[in-house]
Amino acid sequence: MGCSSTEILLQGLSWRIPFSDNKPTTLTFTPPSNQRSSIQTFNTSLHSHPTSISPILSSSSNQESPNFVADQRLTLRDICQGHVPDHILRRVEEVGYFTPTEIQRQALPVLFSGRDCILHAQTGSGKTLAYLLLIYSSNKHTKISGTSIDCGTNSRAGHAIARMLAAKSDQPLLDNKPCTIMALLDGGTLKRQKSWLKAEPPTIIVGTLGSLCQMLEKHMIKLESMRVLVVDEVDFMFNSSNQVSSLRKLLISYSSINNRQTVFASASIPQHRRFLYDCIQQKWTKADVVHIHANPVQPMPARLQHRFLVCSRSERHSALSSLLQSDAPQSAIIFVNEQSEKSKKAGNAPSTDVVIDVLKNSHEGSHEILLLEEKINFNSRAASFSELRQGGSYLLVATDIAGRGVDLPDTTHIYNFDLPKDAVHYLHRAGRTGRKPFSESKCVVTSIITSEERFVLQKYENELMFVCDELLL
Ligand SMILES: Nc1ncnc2c1ncn2[C@@H]1O[C@H](COP(=O)(O)OP(=O)(O)OP(=O)(O)O)[C@@H](O)[C@H]1O
Repeated sequence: MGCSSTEILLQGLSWRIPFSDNKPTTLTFTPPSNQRSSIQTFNTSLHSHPTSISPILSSSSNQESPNFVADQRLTLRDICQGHVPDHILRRVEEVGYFTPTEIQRQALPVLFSGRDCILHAQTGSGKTLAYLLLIYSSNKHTKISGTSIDCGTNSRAGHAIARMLAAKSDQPLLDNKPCTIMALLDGGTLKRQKSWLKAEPPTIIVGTLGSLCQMLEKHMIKLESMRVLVVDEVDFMFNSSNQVSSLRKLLISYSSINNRQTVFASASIPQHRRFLYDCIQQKWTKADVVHIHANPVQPMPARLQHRFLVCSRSERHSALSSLLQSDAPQSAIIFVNEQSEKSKKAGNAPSTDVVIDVLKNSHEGSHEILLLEEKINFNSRAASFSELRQGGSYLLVATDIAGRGVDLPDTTHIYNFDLPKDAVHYLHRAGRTGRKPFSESKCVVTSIITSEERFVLQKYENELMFVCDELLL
């Protein structure tokens, strides 16, 4: 029953981390010269203050501390060699990942060192691949490949990339062990999962917090068997009142296990110093947890162009149609807000359905028009995503929950049919585009707003440090 060893997934700088247990902590990293002016310095003590580990300009020497050096010229293979099995590295290259992204360059040496980590970096910056490489790295050290469980509220991107890496390499393999990935869903078929767990413990379990807790309660997975626990989109989980107590309970129980590693990932961690402090105080992580904050001064990818169009509420559908006609996007995601309880009670159709109908009746392009549903079966969702990835152009209508974490790198345009409710939601919506890490091409985020909403959007601009230009049709 359960697995003998596990990892959990719930997501060119030179590092020097003088961070020894129970001592004041400074993390030093040397950014590329074009970023130096914006870097700040912090020295903090783990036990007396909320702790932040942040970049300082020059490297300091501290012989007692481990050094994590990630040279900017290193390839992913260079960084992972000796940690990640060769067949996974070959697969990584076959998929087309050669150069590490910023967060991967910074995080991988720290992750491979066994330290708990908070991966804090822009949407689409490659956090998923970073933690998956960690998970695959420990496979070789354990008899059973280890199990990783993604307790993120959204595990789609992690699941897709994990599956891609687990696929058989084209090259002949000597050291290729089969990697199996199990998707755990809320309300999934426990019986089937139980027999699977018994017959062949998976390498990685990707699941929601609810499903993981259920498996643990029923003793179908043992906490001790989880080598790595990754909590992706951690800020969303801590913001959800019905998830937070289960997550706390899980983290506290997990912290008592030896030989385990906890990783949190998110593009947005409001009050991250407070969060870091809580991680240590509440024992959600080990005391020497490392907060890796890539690009702290630019929470959104620079190549996004932000625009807004002002119209009355009744004109929004025609405004959207005109925008789609003039932009002629290759592929786009249109975000609408969740239907309110009041609107449901009044018997109104959800806005998603209304937008879909309008598009189907008025849009003249050759796009496939699809509704991204929240509760769709995990495997059908994975299948439809891989179809979308394989080409063709699409207009996807989504709510915040349904669209969270979606990784469709060909998305060139985002439309906020409704203004998101806060800056964090704006960030996560905008981050569904611009997801080709080394591409220079511009991607566009357009918000359709009423004149009264202009000041709200301005607030998001200030908070997220971007500029939005008015568009006149
Ligand atoms: N080193 C790399 N080289 C090329 N592409 C990469 C690399 N790492 C990741 N990618 C691609 O970049 C895209 C975004 O990666 P990923 O989903 O890991 O980002 P993320 O930081 O987890 O984003 P989010 O916060 O939005 O979930 C994916 O399509 C992934 O395949």
